[in-house]
Amino acid sequence: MSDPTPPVVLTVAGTDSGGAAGTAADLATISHLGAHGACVVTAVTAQDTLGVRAVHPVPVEVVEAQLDAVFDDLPVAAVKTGMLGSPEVVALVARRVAATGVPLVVDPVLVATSGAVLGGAEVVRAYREHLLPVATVATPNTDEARALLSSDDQGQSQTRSRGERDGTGAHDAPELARQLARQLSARGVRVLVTGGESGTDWLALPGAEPLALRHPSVATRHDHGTGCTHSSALATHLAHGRPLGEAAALAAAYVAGQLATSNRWRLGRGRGPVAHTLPGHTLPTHTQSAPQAVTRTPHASIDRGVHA
Ligand SMILES: Nc1ncnc2c1ncn2[C@@H]1O[C@H](COP(=O)(O)OP(=O)(O)O)[C@@H](O)[C@H]1O
Ligand SMILES: Cc1ncc(COP(=O)(O)O)c(N)n1
Repeated sequence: MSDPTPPVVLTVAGTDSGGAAGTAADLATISHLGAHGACVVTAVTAQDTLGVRAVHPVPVEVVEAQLDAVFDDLPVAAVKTGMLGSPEVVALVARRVAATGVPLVVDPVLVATSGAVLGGAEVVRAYREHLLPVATVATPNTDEARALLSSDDQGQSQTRSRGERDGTGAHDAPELARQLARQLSARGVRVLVTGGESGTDWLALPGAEPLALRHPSVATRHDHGTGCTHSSALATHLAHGRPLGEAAALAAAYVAGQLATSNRWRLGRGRGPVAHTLPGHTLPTHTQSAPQAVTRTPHASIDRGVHA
């Protein structure tokens, strides 16, 4: 009989008291996708569906003690990072995770869906210097990608809440994400620039053209925590041994399917949480905007096969 022990996925992230983003999203996703979630907390946030009220950073020594506790005892198969909050924590996590050699998914959390800044200019610099170079893949949205590319380190001030993003209109969003993916990969970053409701993410590896990863788009206000959910799903599929391209396609399909489920919820006065553990939906086309229940089989496509 095969070993029933699940792989261990470690999330290094902040908490969300509303249970939508951060460690809440990560642990629910990891467990739903068949792994055991370990959890290193970097910050406590007072947060709801409307916004972030307060942030309490965890001291770097306590973050390190949590990393020690996990790595000393558990056979971690993949790591994902979310909100890290300070340059010291970014550098620490880069050093410790790189030493293990396990797959590392970096979600460079700089701004919340609500628009709150969760990482300043020094955090952006630390990502560039320490964490991006050792990431198996980084998963910025377009705002975060712009901040990471910005030479004046004012990138985080360019970020806007989801409703205000880009100003390019929905039709330009995939092209913007493609260009950002290409620019980051030209700097040596293995990157998946997520396109939000545009329905297209771009996977770009250094030396190769970006690849479009298309999935159904769901028109919803229940999208708080999509980035956390997506990067946790990606890390979990990597922990199960799937190649990067396949893991990315499965992660995107999972998020779209779960968004179609939570789209029917009415939780909170702002942007509600993604459904993490309830059965999700498969959406039959790549362009539809309303949820239709069908099956739980993932459904997303990559323009060309990626076996990275
Ligand atoms: N409305 C949506 N419909 C379908 N997929 C979505 C939607 N919003 C986000 N996603 C997907 O969720 C994942 C996380 O992306 P994104 O929302 O851009 O991250 P973030 O929360 O960091 O802004 C990506 O695969 C993205 O394409
Ligand atoms: C603790 C924590 N981590 C990450 C996010 C980003 O998630 P979102 O972009 O959906 O607001 C957040 N709001 N809070």
